[in-house]
Amino acid sequence: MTPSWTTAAGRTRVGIVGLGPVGRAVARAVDGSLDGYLLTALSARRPAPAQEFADSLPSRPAVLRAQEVADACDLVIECAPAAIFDQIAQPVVEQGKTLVVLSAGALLNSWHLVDTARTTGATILVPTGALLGLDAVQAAAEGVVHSVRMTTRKPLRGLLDAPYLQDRRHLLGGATEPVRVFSGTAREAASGFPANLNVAVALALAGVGPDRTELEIWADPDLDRNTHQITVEADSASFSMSIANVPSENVKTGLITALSVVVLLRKRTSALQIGT
Ligand SMILES: NC(=O)C1=CN([C@@H]2O[C@H](COP(=O)(O)OP(=O)(O)OC[C@H]3O[C@@H](n4cnc5c(N)ncnc54)[C@H](OP(=O)(O)O)[C@@H]3O)[C@@H](O)[C@H]2O)C=CC1
Ligand SMILES: O=C([O-])CC(=O)C(=O)O
Repeated sequence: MTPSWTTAAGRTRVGIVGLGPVGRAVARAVDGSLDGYLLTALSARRPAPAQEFADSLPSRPAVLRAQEVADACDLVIECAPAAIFDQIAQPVVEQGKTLVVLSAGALLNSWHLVDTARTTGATILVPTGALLGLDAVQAAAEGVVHSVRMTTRKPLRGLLDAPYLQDRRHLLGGATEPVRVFSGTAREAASGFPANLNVAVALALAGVGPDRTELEIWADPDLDRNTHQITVEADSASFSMSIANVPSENVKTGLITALSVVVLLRKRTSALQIGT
């Protein structure tokens, strides 16, 4: 079969690695309604379900291995576990292409890729994802920011697989009330909660960095949504904002995450662009 990426004709060829709720929702949106893009390649851990999904889409993207997607595409959206971030990201950045990063925590551990991007001309985009207000945080960071604090509250089941909690199960116990399970920086949270706290790293990158962004994580048995409350004190403004995310099929991931990526893609090709 002729690979579909040979027929791009001026459109940005999009590859998506990871076909969980984020990858699938973004794939459907790119496939159906985003002018200027051609869904070209998909990748998942299990090729058979990935192929079945690819065959259900009118653009019939190829199913490739994660590290092959960069060769076939101009823009690659990483929606996969943090553990395989480098496999996906490195070839994209080395080839001077565009990388959209959902595993923002993993980017912190592979920061050399940002330096590589400066030399290859690659672009690394971190969407607002499951969060809000990164435009205001970035604007404030043009001036002096005194503090950025985030409190995340999650249902117990959204935290149970976090490495930080593996030998701290006693914190959760048979909790019937909210329990604070972590207090520290966004950098510390990124390694302790690689699949749960990408939002804290996105906030840190928008504002005062991973070592000055302070974070508390609470496990709340009564919650059914991931909620994030952010407070910023800066010389230009003080503000606080919060979001309560409706979970996707993956309880750890809010539905709004994929929509944020769709907006990012749409904005790149729009004549009228709203927000910074
Ligand atoms: N920045 C943000 O605001 C947010 C970021 N996230 C992050 O976004 C990412 C996607 O979230 P979500 O859709 O819920 O993730 P899921 O965990 O539901 O899905 C992960 C996908 O990655 C695939 N995968 C695993 N290993 C490989 C591999 N070696 N090669 C290719 N694909 C692989 C899996 O394949 P298979 O289906 O075959 O198992 C699966 O399709 C996660 O890293 C999550 O932490 C999530 C929410 C918010
Ligand atoms: O940060 C993450 O990876 C996920 C998250 O908190 C959310 O979806 O609200």
